[in-house]
Amino acid sequence: MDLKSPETLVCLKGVRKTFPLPGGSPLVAVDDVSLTVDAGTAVALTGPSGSGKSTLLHLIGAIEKSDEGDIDVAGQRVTGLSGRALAAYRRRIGFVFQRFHLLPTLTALDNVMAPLIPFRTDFDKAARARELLAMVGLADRAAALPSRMSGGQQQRVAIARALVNQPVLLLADEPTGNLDSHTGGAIVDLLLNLRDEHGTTLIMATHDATIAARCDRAVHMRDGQLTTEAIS
Ligand SMILES: Nc1ncnc2c1ncn2[C@@H]1O[C@H](COP(=O)(O)OP(=O)(O)OP(=O)(O)O)[C@@H](O)[C@H]1O
Repeated sequence: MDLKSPETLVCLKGVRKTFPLPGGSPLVAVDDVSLTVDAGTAVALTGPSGSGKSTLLHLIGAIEKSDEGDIDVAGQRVTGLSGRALAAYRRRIGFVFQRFHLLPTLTALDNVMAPLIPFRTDFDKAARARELLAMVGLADRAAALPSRMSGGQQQRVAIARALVNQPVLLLADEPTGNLDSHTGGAIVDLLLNLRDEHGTTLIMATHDATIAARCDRAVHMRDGQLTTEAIS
């Protein structure tokens, strides 16, 4: 039995994010959120529309800047990063979105390779992208354009792309929101399999209670705040 105590990968303390509103007081999208996530676990972020789930993921991934509080990921203070350090941090985070966001004129293979830094020559980029496409079950679709793929296949390409820089953390924002329940279930299988096989840490916003129940933990948001955890 492994008696090692779990390692904290993500630590948020008193995080707050507001958006200016024309002519009024600012909208508080994330309000004094404190949260820790252990390495190698899958955490579901649930809550009604507008409760702040996407904003919280954007803050953790440093797509948005918080107004207050501290965010640490893999021992690095994320809040306050700028310039090259910020760009380098963003490359260490994998993001999967509800609408896939693939580049429509690029093949599946080129979409997966897109986040790789062009001047790196210390490994075979196409070989890595092919490996990832095989891992998500799309070895035979490398040359396909997104328009020729189903929604589930496009999301698999997006997951392969999110993994190409070997991220320390995978953030998924309603990754099954545009898929039927069967296809969505298979995408969640794939994401949870990454946790099981590769120790990937996953934070996933979802409206789907069945999906949340499959994660190690679910935390619930309401009006920008974390409320009692739905599942422990
Ligand atoms: N860029 C922005 N400018 C202004 N307000 C914003 C911005 N982004 C989010 N908001 C507001 O912040 C609040 C939280 O939004 P957010 O998208 O994080 O919620 P959510 O829980 O992810 O919702 P959904 O489940 O519908 O995606 C909402 O009131 C939203 O309108």
